[in-house]
Amino acid sequence: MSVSSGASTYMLFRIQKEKGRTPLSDIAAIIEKTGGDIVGIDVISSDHTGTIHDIAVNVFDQAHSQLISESLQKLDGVKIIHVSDRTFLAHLGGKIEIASKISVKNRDDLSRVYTPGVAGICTAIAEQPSKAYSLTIKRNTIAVVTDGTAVLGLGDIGPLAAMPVMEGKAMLFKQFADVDAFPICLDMKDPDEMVRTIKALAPAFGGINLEDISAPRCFEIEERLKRELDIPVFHDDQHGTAVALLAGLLNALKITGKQMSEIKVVVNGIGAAGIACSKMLLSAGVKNLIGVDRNGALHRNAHYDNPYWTEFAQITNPNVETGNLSEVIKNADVFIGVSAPNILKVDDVRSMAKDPIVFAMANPIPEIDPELAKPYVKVLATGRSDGHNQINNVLCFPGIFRGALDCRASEINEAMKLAAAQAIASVVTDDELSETYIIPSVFNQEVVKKVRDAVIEAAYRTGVAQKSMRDASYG
Ligand SMILES: NC(=O)C1=CN([C@@H]2O[C@H](COP(=O)(O)OP(=O)(O)OC[C@H]3O[C@@H](n4cnc5c(N)ncnc54)[C@H](O)[C@@H]3O)[C@@H](O)[C@H]2O)C=CC1
Ligand SMILES: CC(=O)C(=O)O
Ligand SMILES: [Mg+2]
Repeated sequence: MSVSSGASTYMLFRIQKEKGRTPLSDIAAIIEKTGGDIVGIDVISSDHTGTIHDIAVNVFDQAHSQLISESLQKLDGVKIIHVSDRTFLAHLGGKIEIASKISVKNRDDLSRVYTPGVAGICTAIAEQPSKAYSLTIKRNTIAVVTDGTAVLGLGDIGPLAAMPVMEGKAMLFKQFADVDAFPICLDMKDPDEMVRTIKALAPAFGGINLEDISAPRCFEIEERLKRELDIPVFHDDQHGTAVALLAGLLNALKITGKQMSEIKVVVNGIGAAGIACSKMLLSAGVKNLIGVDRNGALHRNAHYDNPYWTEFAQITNPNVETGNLSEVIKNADVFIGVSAPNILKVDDVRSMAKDPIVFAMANPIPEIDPELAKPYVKVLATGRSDGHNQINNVLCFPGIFRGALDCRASEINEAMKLAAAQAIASVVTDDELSETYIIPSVFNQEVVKKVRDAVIEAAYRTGVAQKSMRDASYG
């Protein structure tokens, strides 16, 4: 399973063809001869020396694409400039844009949306800051903020390389929940500087979605921002993941007939997602939960420099089990992976209790190849979009922020997260529930609706909603 696998068999070959050498018909014939299906040929540019063409070809897989490239390279006067797949093409020029709600056609329009008209609006907000919610984009706009230090499972690849993920999150906010979100990739790592910077950016936004910030820095950054800002701050990799995970587990346990309080759960990867998922499971009633990281199981008799691990070890692993993943996974009912690719072995799965549940959620490559795990598990889920049972925070963040914005919640609290998890789980009815359908698709329109309503209800119940119920179109 490769990082780019599973997206498409459509490839675009950009080639430079020198004038008077191999004719285009021969180039097409070579592609067809390898089994490539040409679906389009475009001329990109042409001059007295030759022509640049884009040739769109349906291929079987990467190896087939490579074969076509090698065949083309052998042709006289033909040079391959680059080969792109559909995933790369979808990213050309980025994935989102800003659009105006009003068109400015004449001076009259201009003087209303810009100076001098806009000055009166600015003054109104200066006199009464809450008017920013009705007169600017603040009420519907979220900052998706990263420093690029824990991007998916790719690690610290930096803020620039993190952009495609943040644009993707922004896109999903808009598509699924009509929330306007903007990617902000900060070139800094110091938590103090990050807190200061995010606070300085906050006036333009109705909420802050922290993304892919490495642990343990992410905990301090989120805690401080929550304390110091009056808008919701939500670290997606912690809480969005935990919400989606709990939703999946609530339904998976219905299939295996086991109770939260009785199961043994092993969480592999005690970083941002792992700590939040564990805490959510503990508050949902799990008693025997063991966290495992690179050096094996975390337990209360060990010393950790990381204070979050010290706290974690105190509240988990009641039987003080020690050893590596293969040792502590024996007789576990549930494996939760939020760590690294391919670290769970088939023998580990086989050593689990009857009807094991395996949620291998590392992205883009899960802890175990689903094909290897399938014969030995009762319920299997991954974080990926190309298989069944996708447990991914995209099930949570659009709806939870939709709800928080609609009732103008000052924070996203535990009750709102629990309500979101139950709402996601409830989308799958008992009649529909099966091993391969424990969690609704992100495309199921019920998800955002149910999460929004449940989150708003919990926000009013816990006193963090700042809008009247009527204005929030709720209740
Ligand atoms: N499906 C989903 O919705 C989500 C999946 N994830 C995935 O979970 C993984 C972790 O993400 P974060 O918690 O944000 O990163 P993080 O960097 O905060 O934590 C990762 C943890 O995994 C540990 N780890 C790495 N290799 C390990 C190994 N071989 N064995 C045991 N532990 C190991 C690290 O030491 C670290 O403590 C990533 O692959 C990410 O893509 C994260 C958030 C959401
Ligand atoms: C899904 C997500 O947020 C992650 O893998 O980091
Ligand atoms: Mg993430």
